[in-house]
Amino acid sequence: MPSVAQTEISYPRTDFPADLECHPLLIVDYAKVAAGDEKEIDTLYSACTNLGFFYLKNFGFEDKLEPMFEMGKATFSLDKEELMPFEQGDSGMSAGYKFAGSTNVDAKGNVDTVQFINVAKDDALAYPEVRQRTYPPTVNDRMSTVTSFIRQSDNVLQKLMKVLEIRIGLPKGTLAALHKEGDISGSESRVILKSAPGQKGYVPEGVGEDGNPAAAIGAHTDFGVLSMLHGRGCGGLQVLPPGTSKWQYIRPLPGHAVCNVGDTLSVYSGNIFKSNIHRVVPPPPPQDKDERWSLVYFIRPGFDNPLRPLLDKSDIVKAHAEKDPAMKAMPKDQTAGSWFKRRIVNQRAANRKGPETWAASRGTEHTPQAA
Ligand SMILES: O=C(O)CCC(=O)C(=O)O
Ligand SMILES: [Fe+2]
Repeated sequence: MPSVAQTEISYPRTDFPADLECHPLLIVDYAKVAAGDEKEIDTLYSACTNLGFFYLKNFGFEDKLEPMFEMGKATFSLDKEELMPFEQGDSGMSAGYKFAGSTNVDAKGNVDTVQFINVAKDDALAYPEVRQRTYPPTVNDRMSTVTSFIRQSDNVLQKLMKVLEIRIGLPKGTLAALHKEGDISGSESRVILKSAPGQKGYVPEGVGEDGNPAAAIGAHTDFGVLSMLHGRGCGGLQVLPPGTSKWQYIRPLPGHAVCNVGDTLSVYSGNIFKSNIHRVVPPPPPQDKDERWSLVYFIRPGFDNPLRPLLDKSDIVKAHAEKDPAMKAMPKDQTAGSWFKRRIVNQRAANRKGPETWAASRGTEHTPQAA
């Protein structure tokens, strides 16, 4: 599959600096995984059990990305009064519009500098029936574009779940059963814009705890099972490799998505699969003058499913979870929904009481919080 879709970029931008040190990622060829190539599945397994991040190529819907960015552009062009009725709010919902500055990015109380438009999978697939919420007209007018992106992204990530579950001894279909179509879940598409300096919507970063500019999206682990991220060539995504203290850039590669393991896959697997911490910082020069777009699909379990290591389904998971202090400390009564809501509520700047609110928003990067 040629990687044309991402190289034919028509909006003005500069290139990510060729000489900037970046963290290398393994490259997984989706077409080979889908064809059952065990060597390729070994590469995927290795990526998910180490850094938890990898590039994915040949995923087969490269043509669905630009129409999603176009939907984002139309949405972010609306006036604030038109967008705010569709805002996420402060009670733990992710679906909807998120204005720049609505979430905290650190314990100090700095706020993010990006806008999101998130569309829940359950809403898109049921449209015009409303499962979680309604969306701006710019989304409704393009719901077939959104639905097609969600379906194809979901299929790809479901396939990766399928080949990964076998490797950890889970019976076939265990993870799919936690992601049933029609269940209300946190699965969603997201278009992200960090406006360029001087543009409408631009918000400058605050001063971080170390005196450097604060992050545009604060350090976090993702909430769900797997995330699939597409850029338009602009850098700024960084990972903190386990056991190190130096943030490292991920190089944008045309035609390649960046995928990563999230908290719920880490927990279900007894922490065999790693949900690694990452953040977005202002793009490195010369891209600091550009607008930065990204597009993500998150696959997340149905809200009502319990969230704990799947001990009774696999001896491999059981043996691993029993050796892992964070997994042993997992509260027994939490669900995928309670985990998700707790993290979102405590990230919202309006809910901040102090550094303890930031601490309460954390995922598997520290000993997990109670639900
Ligand atoms: O925009 C990016 O590069 C990353 C976004 C991200 O980490 C997220 O939305 O969870
Ligand atoms: Fe993320």
